[in-house]
Amino acid sequence: EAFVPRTVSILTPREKYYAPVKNLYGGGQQQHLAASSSSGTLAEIPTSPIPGMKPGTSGLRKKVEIWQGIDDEIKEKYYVENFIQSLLDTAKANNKGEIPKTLIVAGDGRYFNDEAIQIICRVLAGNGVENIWVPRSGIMSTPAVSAAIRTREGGSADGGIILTASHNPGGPGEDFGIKYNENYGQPAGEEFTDALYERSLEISSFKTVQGSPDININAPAGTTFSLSPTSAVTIIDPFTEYVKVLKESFNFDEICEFAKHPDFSILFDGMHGAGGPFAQRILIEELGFPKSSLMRCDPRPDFGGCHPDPNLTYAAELVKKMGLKSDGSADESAASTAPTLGASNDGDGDRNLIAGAGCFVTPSDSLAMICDNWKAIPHFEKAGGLKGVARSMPSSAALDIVAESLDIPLFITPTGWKFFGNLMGSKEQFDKRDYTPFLCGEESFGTGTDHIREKDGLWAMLAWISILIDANKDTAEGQPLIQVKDVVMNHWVKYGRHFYCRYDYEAVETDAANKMVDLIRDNYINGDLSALNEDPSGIKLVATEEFAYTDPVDGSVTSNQGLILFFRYANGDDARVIFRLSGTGSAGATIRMYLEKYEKEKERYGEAAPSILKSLADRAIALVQLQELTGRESPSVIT
Ligand SMILES: O=P(O)(O)OC[C@H]1O[C@H](O)[C@H](O)[C@@H](O)[C@@H]1O
Ligand SMILES: [Mg+2]
Repeated sequence: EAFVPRTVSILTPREKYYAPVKNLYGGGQQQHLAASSSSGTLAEIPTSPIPGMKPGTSGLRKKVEIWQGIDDEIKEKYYVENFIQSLLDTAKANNKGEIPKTLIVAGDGRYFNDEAIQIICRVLAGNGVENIWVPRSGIMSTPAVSAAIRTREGGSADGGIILTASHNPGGPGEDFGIKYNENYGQPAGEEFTDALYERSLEISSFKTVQGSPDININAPAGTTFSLSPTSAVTIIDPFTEYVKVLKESFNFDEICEFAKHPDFSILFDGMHGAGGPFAQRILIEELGFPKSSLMRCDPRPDFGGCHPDPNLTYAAELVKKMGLKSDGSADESAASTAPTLGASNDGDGDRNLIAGAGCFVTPSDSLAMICDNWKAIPHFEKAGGLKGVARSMPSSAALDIVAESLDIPLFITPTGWKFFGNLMGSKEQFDKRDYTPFLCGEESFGTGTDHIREKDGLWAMLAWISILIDANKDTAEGQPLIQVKDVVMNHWVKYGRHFYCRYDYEAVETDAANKMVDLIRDNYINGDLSALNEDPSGIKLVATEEFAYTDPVDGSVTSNQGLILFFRYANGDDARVIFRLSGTGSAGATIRMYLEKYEKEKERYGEAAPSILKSLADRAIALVQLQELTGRESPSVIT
């Protein structure tokens, strides 16, 4: 069995509130296939509200010491308990006063994962959640949780509590996070997270069980632990449902065959996150790729010290192995020996970076190319084609051109996967919004479909394998394979190229970032552009917009979703720059600047995006006084 049990992390001082906490299951070896009878006693423990528990784009992320209750400033001993109690109260209020009956609790394996699982299970049991499903080892990728919520035992889970700070680093001094997915496998919407936040400012007690032993998360799937007379934890196999949905989405037999092609090879970088074991299971065990196709696929609490975010900067190792330089351009000599296809995941396995030998595919291009090649993907093909596509607003318009030529509806949403979920349908409202099969993605390295309600890193890799299989269906034996770079170039020739890149300024002082946003609003969004001086660059600011979104399904309005500056070059070329503050950081502010320029001249397609966009970046940086206000001379990341 490929399963490797992990050691349970050391308990923090909190353990004294749960005395006696003792692992009765001794070292994770014993099997308890029947419910244990050693349940604890229900308790209600007084607490007080803790400020600042407002979830961001994707859950609540804080320094792990805050969650542990050992931070120098915020020493709240019940941080996890308060958050989970607020979450449960909100879920209960949304569910006609009924506490959820079945919940999954799983994490990406980062530092504090295992201890948080123990605490959360007790609070769930204390609140009367009957069935708590915990994956063996405690680790599950976000897409796998989504699949399990939707389909395990006929989709009977009411939701999932996912312990992740996604692509943020883990370990002492780094981030921990918790997010909630609702019963159709989708991240809870703003209405839910706002209500949770309100609740967190009111609560005066939480419910838990005391005196029950820790559950053994390394026990075999099927093992049950009773935490209270009415609540039990069942250890589940993390892979079952996810493998099933991917098998339904792709042609595994065909991929198995292609995997044997002597000129075809892949490389998957798990960045020591939760995606690794899933890559092992699917790429190696199910599809037969050699073990050498994996790197960094063993989950580690600190992600091996890396920043588990798949982009050109943080996935440097993979980028190099794929024959690429850090600006995404080809390093020709390295490219000649690179694998055919490379991909990298983030900490919780929902993001993806796609590269061919010597060819970085920007996420926005990848999305457009998957869309254009929908026939290669059985999930779309079986249903007779796509019924809807969507991208987040800061993603490039590469998708728009394809959607137009295929004549399918396109939606442009704010940043955040939850906005896509709404368009794909929930269990209750499915008939109101059938845009499925649906394809969507974001510039932030997210791609996915309605097979689940999260973005899916491995799905993107399988999609690209399928595209390559299709592209090579007429390649004769002994002929060189059509490569990723050929698919990409053909696409640009057909549709034009959207040069695209993003600058990130991480951990900027919040005040400075807000000042910059105010300046953009005052001077450009609401200002008089005709009063602007001519710039020697010849790149003229011609229009602006602050993005707001009205959900076409439920009518909800989301405002302040990015400041868009439209530019025109002297030769008439159009370009766009967007400024937006990240919603996923945990300290200070991260300024994101998204640059995009459409190019129809084939001669330029070979150039690297950052160099094509450099003068546009300089112009925008000067206009918004980024350097003056933040003191930053260069970005932390260019991708
Ligand atoms: O707010 P940002 O840091 O730009 O986050 C951007 C991304 O964060 C998470 O990954 C969400 O799941 C994505 O849907 C979102 O696009
Ligand atoms: Mg993620």
